[in-house]
Amino acid sequence: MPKKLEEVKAILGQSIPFQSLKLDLPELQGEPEDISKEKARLAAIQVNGPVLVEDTCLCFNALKGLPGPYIKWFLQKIGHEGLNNLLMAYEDKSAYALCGFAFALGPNVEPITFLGKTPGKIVPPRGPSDFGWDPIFQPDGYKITYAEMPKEEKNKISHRFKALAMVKAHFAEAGYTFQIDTSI
Ligand SMILES: O=c1nc[nH]c2c1ncn2[C@H]1C[C@H](O)[C@@H](COP(=O)(O)OP(=O)(O)OP(=O)(O)O)O1
Ligand SMILES: [Mg+2]
Repeated sequence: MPKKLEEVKAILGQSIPFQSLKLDLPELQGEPEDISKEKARLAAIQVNGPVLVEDTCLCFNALKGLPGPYIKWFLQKIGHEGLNNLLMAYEDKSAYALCGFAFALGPNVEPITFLGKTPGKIVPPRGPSDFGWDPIFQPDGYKITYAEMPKEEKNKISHRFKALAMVKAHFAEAGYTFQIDTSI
């Protein structure tokens, strides 16, 4: 997902050097935090080293958190209109965007998770549709959707921003030092 990586880069800046890898991992089911953890565990086995993985959920309160981690498939199959229709029977259109990062130091180390949550509501699509469900998510306190916001604005309040703030704080606190391998 290049759009996701773009945001991660914009938010992290130079604070944590990382390399993005394309791994083939199973689409797991369950609670968002458990999915992130398991994803990190499997990724760490594949790369045999430290990994930071990310998973994004869009959770509808009327549907007890669904589509949640399955949003990718829902979006693909039924689109923005279908997602709005899912809530037709409910007065409650509230939702939250949830971003889970999980960091595993290596294959046999328990991953730690960082969850960022931004509350909002589901609305008929407005704004550019170049990134997922951005056009139908209107964060609380705003009259515009994620898609209608300038990128810098979204990156100041987003689920991803909040999760990455925790990731950064963790790395700063743990006093990790990085060596940037310029040979790659
Ligand atoms: O800030 C966002 N604003 C709008 N849409 C977003 C955002 N972040 C992810 N998305 C979309 C991409 C995908 O349709 C779904 C869940 O993402 P997600 O399960 O992490 O899918 P993915 O294909 O990026 O990665 P992966 O295959 O590693 O699970 O929500
Ligand atoms: Mg996923």
